Amino acid sequence: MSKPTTLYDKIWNDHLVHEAEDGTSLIYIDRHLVHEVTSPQAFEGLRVSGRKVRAPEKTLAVVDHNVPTSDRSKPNPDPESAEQIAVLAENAKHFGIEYFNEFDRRQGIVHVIGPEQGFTLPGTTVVCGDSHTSTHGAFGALAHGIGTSEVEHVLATQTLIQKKAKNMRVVVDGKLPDGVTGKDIILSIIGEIGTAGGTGYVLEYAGGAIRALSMEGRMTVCNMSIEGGARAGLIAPDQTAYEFLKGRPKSPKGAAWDAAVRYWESLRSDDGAHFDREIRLDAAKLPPIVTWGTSPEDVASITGSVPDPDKIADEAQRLSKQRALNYMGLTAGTKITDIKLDRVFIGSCTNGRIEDLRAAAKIAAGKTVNANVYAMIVPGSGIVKEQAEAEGLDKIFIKAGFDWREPGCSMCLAMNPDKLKPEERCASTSNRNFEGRQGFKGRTHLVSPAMAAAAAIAGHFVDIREWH
Ligand SMILES: CC(C)[C@H](C(=O)O)[C@@H](O)C(=O)O
Ligand code: SF4
Repeated sequence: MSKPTTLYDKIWNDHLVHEAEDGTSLIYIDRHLVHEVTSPQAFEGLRVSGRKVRAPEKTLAVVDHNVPTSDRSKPNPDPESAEQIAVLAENAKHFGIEYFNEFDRRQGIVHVIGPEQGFTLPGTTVVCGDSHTSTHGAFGALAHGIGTSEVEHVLATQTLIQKKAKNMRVVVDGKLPDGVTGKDIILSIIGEIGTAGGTGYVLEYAGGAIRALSMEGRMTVCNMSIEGGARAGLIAPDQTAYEFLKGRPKSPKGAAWDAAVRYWESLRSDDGAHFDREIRLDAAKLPPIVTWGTSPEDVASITGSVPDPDKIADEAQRLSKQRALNYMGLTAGTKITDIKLDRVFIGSCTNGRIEDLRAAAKIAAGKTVNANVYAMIVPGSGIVKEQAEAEGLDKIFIKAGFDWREPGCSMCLAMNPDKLKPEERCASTSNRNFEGRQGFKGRTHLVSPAMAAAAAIAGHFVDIREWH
């Protein structure tokens, strides 16, 4: 019998084109997603060297970061954004790449539309000039975020230069309590291993609590692998993944589907496969999580308080956490439930999918957004928006006083007009809480969609396990 291998090893081996003696390898890329922020120089490079896109049919472009989330029939208020959007449209046309523009009903955040279209498939290698490409690993795809020069390399050759990463398994067993979600799982993991804990590793999430997650929940977990420093995150595909993908526009059909499923069934880590590191978590013990600082590792339980950085022994660490507290305008010892909000953002490639909107709507139904809060809901894609509207979720939100917007990255990173003002405090379902991430001097607390919706209504954080 051959040596037991991990899921990562299998996908890697199936795509390896060449390996040099020092381990530098060339891997074949099956799927390339392109957005407007990291592609202009890559296309320019192709033009300068007179190259074509090697496999346009394996490339899909969409505009997401710069689009306004207000009425798009009006001119874009930001000329720089408008220019970046126009450049992508022109490049897609020139190089013969399929492109979802800002008026296309399929437009949305790149990591939402890939799976939604069945472009992302188990066992494939997926790249995008975007760090949260790890999202696609939820389907058992090896998905790497790449830089602009690599985008050019993939466009030209359909291959990527990589060194093999180490394997880490994250086992999450037990049953998640009601009100605790995939977002709380991944924030807890990052709280545990730190933002550098995954450096040099591809993480495979396993265990009963991961298996029990929907594809949306799994994507949330894999999405934030990168916040834990990892190169990618993976979950072995199973019936849940196949059901999500079946019948999607770009999924295989008929006999090709059956053959694909037979191959996908082989995509799991063998018993006895070697992992360089393994960590374990009991889902039953997890509370809803709220971040208090300026790093995703700064996690607190909803029942907890803002920690006291003065108690940290390591000086660099102490200074950095003191600075975070200062930036966030918080005092050590403040109960998390006493933190008041000015803004709420529900959306992003972490938590802007239909299940996320359903969870938020369930909390918002029949309630009213607090008078001190401006809360916005930004669906992850046009298809998510349509689905939500078909289910009447938009009406629930609008009636409660939420602002119902057009799809895009929006205030996840504030590259469009959706921004926090200095010192505004926001409960956000996104994945990054760095200084200035949602606007200059803006203060971000990362939470799950239900926690964000409840905070919008109460005006402060609340424990949704006690929501009624
Ligand atoms: C703009 C893009 C390069 C960036 C990324 O790579 O992640 C963005 O999506 C983000 O979330 O910060
Ligand atoms: S939603 Fe946020 S994290 Fe995701 S791709 Fe857009 S900017 Fe990056």
